[in-house]
Amino acid sequence: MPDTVPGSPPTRTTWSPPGMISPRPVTDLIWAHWRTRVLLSAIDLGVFAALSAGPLTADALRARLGVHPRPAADFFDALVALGLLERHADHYANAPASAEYLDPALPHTCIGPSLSAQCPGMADELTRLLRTGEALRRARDGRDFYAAVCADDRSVRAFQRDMTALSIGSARAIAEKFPWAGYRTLADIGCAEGALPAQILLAHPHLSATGFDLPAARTGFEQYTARLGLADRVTFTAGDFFHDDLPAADVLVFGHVLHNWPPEDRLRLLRRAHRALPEGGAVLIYETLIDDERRDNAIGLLLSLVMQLEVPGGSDYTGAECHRWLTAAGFTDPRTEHLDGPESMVVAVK
Ligand SMILES: C[S@@+](CC[C@H](N)C(=O)[O-])C[C@H]1O[C@@H](n2cnc3c(N)ncnc32)[C@H](O)[C@@H]1O
Repeated sequence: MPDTVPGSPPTRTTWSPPGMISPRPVTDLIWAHWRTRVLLSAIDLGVFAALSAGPLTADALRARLGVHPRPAADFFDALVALGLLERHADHYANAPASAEYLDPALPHTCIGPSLSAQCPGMADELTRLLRTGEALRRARDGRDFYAAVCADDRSVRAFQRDMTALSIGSARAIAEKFPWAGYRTLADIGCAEGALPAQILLAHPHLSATGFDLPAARTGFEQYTARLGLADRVTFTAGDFFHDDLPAADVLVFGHVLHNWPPEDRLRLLRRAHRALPEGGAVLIYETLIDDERRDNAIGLLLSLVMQLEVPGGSDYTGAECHRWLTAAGFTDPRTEHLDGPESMVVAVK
C-alpha cells in the first residue's frame, strides 16, 4: 500500500519523537488570520462605535448590531479574549485601546477605509509576487501609484485616513521622543492628512508646521488640522518633492515616504532635504524599519513585501541602510530610535 494519496505531498513515515516541540509557532499563525477576521467583522458590524457611548448588555449590543443570537456570545467573548472588549457582569465595554483607536468618529482612529478592504485582496497576490517579482499591474512606479490615488477626491481621502491609521502611534511617540524644545518649525514631506504634524503641534504649543504633499492632499489636510483646532498653526504647500523646492523649516520629516521609491530616489530626496535645511537643522525619517540583522521585526519585513506588491522599487529597509544614505547626503550623527510597535525613527543633523 502506498502511504500517500495520489496528488498529495509525501508523508514522512519515520521520525523520532523529539521531546515536546510545541506546534504553537505554526498554529498561532494559522489562527492569526481568524483574529484579524474577527476584528474586521467587529469593525464592519460597528461594535466599537456602538460601545463608544458606554457599556451595553449582550442583548442590547446584539440588538443594536443586528447580530444573530446563536453566534453572538462567542463573538463578543472572542473580542474579550482578544483584548478588544471588556466584560463586567453582563455588560460589554470597549477596552482602552479600542476606545482610543477603533471608534470611527475619532480623528486618530486606526480604522482606515481601504486598508481593511484592500489588505486581504493584496495578500492573495503574494504568491504571484514571489514567483514573478512583479508589483500589481496598476502601478509601474510610485508616480503611477499616487496618480491613481489622486484620481478622485474619495480615493485621496480614503488613502489619507489609512495613512493616519498607519502612523498615529508613531506620530504620538515622535511628539514625545524627539527634542522639539530645541526647534520652532517642522515640515512634514508627504504629509497626507497631517496626523504627524497635528500630534506634534498638540503636544508642543511653541511649534508651527508645514504640510507638503501633492495638490490633491490639500483639502484633507486642511479639514483634518482645522478639526483639531490647528488651522492657524499649519500651512499646506502643494508640490512634487522630486522637482519643487522643499519648504524651509528647522526639522524636515519623511514618514513612510522613502519606502515608496528605489534607493537612488531615497538618496535624491535626502540630498534635497539637506539643501533645504539650515545648519543645525534635523531630518527625521520614520518607517516600519527592518532591524539591522533582518530577523526580528517581522512586520517590517511583511510591510516590505506589501510595498513590493504595490510599487516597483518600493521596499522597506534597515536603520543601517538609512544611516548610509544620510551620510552620503551630507548629514551627520545619524541615530535610530524605537517608536511604538514595529516603527522606528532615524534622526540626523545638517
Ligand atoms: C505613504 S504616504 C505617507 C503619509 C504620511 N507621511 C504618513 O506617514 O502617514 C506618502 C505620501 O507622499 C505623498 N507623495 C507621493 N508622491 C509625492 C510627490 N512626488 N511629491 C509630494 N508628495 C508625494 C503622497 O501623496 C502621500 O501622502
